[in-house]
Amino acid sequence: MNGLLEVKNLCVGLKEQPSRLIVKHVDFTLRQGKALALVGESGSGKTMICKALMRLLNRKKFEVSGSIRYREVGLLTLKEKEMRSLCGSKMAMIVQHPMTAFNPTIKIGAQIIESIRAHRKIGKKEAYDIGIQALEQLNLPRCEQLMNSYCHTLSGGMLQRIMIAVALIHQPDILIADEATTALDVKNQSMVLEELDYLKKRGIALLLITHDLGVAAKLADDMVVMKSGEIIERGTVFELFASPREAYTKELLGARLMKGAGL
Ligand SMILES: Nc1ncnc2c1ncn2[C@@H]1O[C@H](COP(=O)(O)OP(=O)(O)OP(=O)(O)O)[C@@H](O)[C@H]1O
Ligand code: NI
Repeated sequence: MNGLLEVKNLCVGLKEQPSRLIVKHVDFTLRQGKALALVGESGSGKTMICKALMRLLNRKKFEVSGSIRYREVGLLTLKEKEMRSLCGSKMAMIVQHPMTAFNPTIKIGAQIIESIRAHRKIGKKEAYDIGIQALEQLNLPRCEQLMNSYCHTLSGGMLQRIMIAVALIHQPDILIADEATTALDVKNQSMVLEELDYLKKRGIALLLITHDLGVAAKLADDMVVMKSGEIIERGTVFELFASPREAYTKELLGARLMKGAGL
């Protein structure tokens, strides 16, 4: 089966230092209804990969090469306008610090309306109603009040769930979650995990970046282990938890986590 998103030989380097690659010849495929976990120590290049996929790296500073194909469309050569319309609609990303995704000086509702209208030619009232609906779908409380709030008055968990609601408005078929549960307390973490699991069941392809191997074990089907910008091991989550080959993977997994994941 062909994947929704196929990444081949992806490299990211600094223009100033072409000899040192940050992401080195990375290959993976995202498939419908499946989650791929990207794990590895801090600085191993996970966020760089996400940013390269969403074209968030400054092209003056970074050199991105290889191929990223979404439904047979090459994204690295896609025009800026087409890429903008794809990102935020069919390909969405949620990040660790939702606070950074919102503008502190504008009410949440106005930002949601703006993001909806960036992809659909509709009036403000209609966009507002879609926004409310999106928040309600995630079972968020008092949605009208939320629309009327500024982000600094809301908790991290609430903002994270609002960000997911916004990411889902255009019914993406790929969702990239970069440490999306790391900053949350246990209750919000489990709510977000349930939401991600539900999306997977509805057919979304999930790229899950996480330090938490318990999260990977719960949600992911396949796992890729990164070290210093390279993929050093890959397999199904079951294979990697049951019989990791590389010492580094074994170290990441650790005896305690293996037990905690129930595998
Ligand atoms: N703005 C930048 N300029 C130059 N190099 C950078 C920049 N941002 C990141 N890097 C380099 O890219 C490497 C990979 O960073 P990246 O943020 O992708 O790591 P990560 O795996 O996401 O780590 P973490 O788990 O801490 O989020 C870093 O080690 C750093 O050397
Ligand atoms: Ni990161």
